Amino acid sequence: QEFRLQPTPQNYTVQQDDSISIPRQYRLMAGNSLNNGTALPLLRSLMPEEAPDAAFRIYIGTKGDKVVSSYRKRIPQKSEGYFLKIEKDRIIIAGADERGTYYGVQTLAQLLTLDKLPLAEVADYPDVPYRGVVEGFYGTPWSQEDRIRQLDFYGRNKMNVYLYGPKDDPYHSTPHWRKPYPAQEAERLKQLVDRARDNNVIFYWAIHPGQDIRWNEEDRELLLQKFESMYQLGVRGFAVFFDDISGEGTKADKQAELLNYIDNHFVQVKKDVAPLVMCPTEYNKSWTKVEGGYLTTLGEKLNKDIQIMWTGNRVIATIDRPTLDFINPLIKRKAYIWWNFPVSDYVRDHLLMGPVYGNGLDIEDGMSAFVSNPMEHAEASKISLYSVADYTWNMEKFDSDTSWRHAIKDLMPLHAEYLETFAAHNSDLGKNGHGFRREESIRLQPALSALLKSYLEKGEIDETAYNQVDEECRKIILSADMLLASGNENRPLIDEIRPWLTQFKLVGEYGKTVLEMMRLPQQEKAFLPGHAHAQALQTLMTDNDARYPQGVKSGSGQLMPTFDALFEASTKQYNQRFHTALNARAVYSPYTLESNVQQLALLPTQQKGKEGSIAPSNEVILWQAGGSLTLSMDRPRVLATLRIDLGTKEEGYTHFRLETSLDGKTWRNANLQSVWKGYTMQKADVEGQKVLKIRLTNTSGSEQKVYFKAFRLTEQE
Ligand SMILES: CCCC(=O)N[C@H]1/C(=N/OC(=O)Nc2ccccc2)O[C@H](CO)[C@@H](O)[C@@H]1O
Repeated sequence: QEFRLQPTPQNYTVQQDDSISIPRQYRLMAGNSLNNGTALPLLRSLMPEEAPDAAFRIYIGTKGDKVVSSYRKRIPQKSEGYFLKIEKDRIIIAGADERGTYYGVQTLAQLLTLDKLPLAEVADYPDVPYRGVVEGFYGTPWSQEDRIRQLDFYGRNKMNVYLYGPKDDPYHSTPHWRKPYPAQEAERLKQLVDRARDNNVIFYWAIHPGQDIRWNEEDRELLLQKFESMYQLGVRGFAVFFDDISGEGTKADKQAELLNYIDNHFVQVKKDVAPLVMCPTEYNKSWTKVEGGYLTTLGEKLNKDIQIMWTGNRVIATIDRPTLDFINPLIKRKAYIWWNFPVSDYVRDHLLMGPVYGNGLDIEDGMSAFVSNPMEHAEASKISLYSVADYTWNMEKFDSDTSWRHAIKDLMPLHAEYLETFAAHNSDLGKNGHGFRREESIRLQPALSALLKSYLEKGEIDETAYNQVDEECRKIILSADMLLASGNENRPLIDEIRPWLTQFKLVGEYGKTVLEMMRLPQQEKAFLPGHAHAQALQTLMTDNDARYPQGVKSGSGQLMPTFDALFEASTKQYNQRFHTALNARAVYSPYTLESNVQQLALLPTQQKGKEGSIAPSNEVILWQAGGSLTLSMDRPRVLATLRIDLGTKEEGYTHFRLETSLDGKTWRNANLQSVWKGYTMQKADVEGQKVLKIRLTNTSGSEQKVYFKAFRLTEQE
């Protein structure tokens, strides 16, 4: 593809007929406002040879510096704005502020990758004030190396926020949020804070005290001391998260009192600290009751410059004008958007490599920030993060597909076509408790449905579609091999996605095998080897990588459903023709789930060997009175164990009844008892019972709020 600046600048003109060769030497005229900033070190790293007598000059400064005074009127009157001009004998970089000047140098860095420097003029600035990433997912936190590479990526892509809030860091949350980090962790955080500064990224450190905070003087002072210890490490951005908690910590007026105290006695006192950010307990519309007053209390009581996070109409949702028209009036400020994409901690068997789309392009004036909560796979998340940077910098010029293709090229320039093939077929989430889905295999969809339709309805092969799908299978196999063998181009990325690349190759081979089967259902001998091979590939695709107990899925949105349907159709044709009973079921799961509890109905079931489970959900389940969940077997099976965890202690389970049945008509109670004292996991006494169905019902007569953390059974050998 052609060259483009990333993110898309607000104004960019180039003299078509002319350009200059990149000067080897130049004379630097720098405003002294840049002395302890990072714009100059970056410039010097790009253009190494400074010479006081060189003819070519570079003028660089911030508004107010004499050295750029004659360009003052060209600098956009916007925070982080900059003016960049390349002329025959000089380059001018003039920023509205220090970060703007730095961004001007980042844009120059991109132009310097061209063979010749265009005579360009750029007048640029960001649409959304705060843009970046919140490391706020469940699962394995990013490594130190991941984070260093992320911060450099944010600098290049003009993102100015990194929020540190990994759920699994015990010093961020309960139990050790009151304690300073041990020396070694403190040192590593300091390294990150310094790297963030090099990249002009505000490093926000978040605290998650809500689960056990007491609304008293002591805890308040302990929290401030912890912030002070982080300030000593160089942290200049602070956040308080009250998400995913229950009890005392959820009170709006108490939260507001604490946050205002922090604002008045810490943030405003320090003067060099970014506005305080808070994550409310009610952080999406589906969980909030306006009349309950939680959000309006925050809106009224919180100091005006304290930012309030919001995920949209649901935990996982795209952001549009109605979303903002709902929340902004309630909180009396522009929402600080926490976008839960491409986070995949609730669909860990999937990678989300597709384009960023679905957010409004006309809402830049309605939000104070837009930060993405990514996958635990840092490099793989960069496809989305590149586009989030593009979207938040220049919203109306954002083009989802162009941005996606360039994001891929940015990650692996030498293998872009292969990574694009992989990413195109690994974008949907599959069924999940949040009901959030993404498009997948978009370009191949017409051929897949045409092939399937003509085969299922007329038993015929649509040759055009057949050849397109066959060609794509070839590309899939090739792409998987080329990426697995890509060596050092982007080893961290390949290390992250290797299990999915292996699976992706199997999907391609499965597709080819099924396509061959389609031509042979009338041939009694020739059909058999293909059928056997297809079954072998199905087995290989389910018994995957031990490191991913939840399994690894690839092409689950379009490719696999189509190939499975074609496998079943051709085998059924064969069985009818030759009166045989070859297995005609592609996806084999002995368990199916039915439920009238809306948030449970969509949860997928899984089977590995003798273990069966319903996928856990990260969100709180509103379980209506009388609501039930039923797990049905394909045939009666003898149970060994059954474990359930609703995230509640003993008394919580008294609201539920667990039953088993052998015929679906007569049911018998199964008692629950806690597995470990004081923990929420329970076990049922079903040892040796032959069952066809298992049912869990809310018999308390009122709605119960529970977590759905585990529902696992094992069968007897
Ligand atoms: C302001 C957003 C806070 C947020 O999204 N919190 C978590 C989050 N919360 O969603 C829930 O449904 N959380 C939850 C609610 C009640 C009980 C347990 C979990 O979902 C994301 C995707 O799974 C996680 O990565 C987040 O850490």
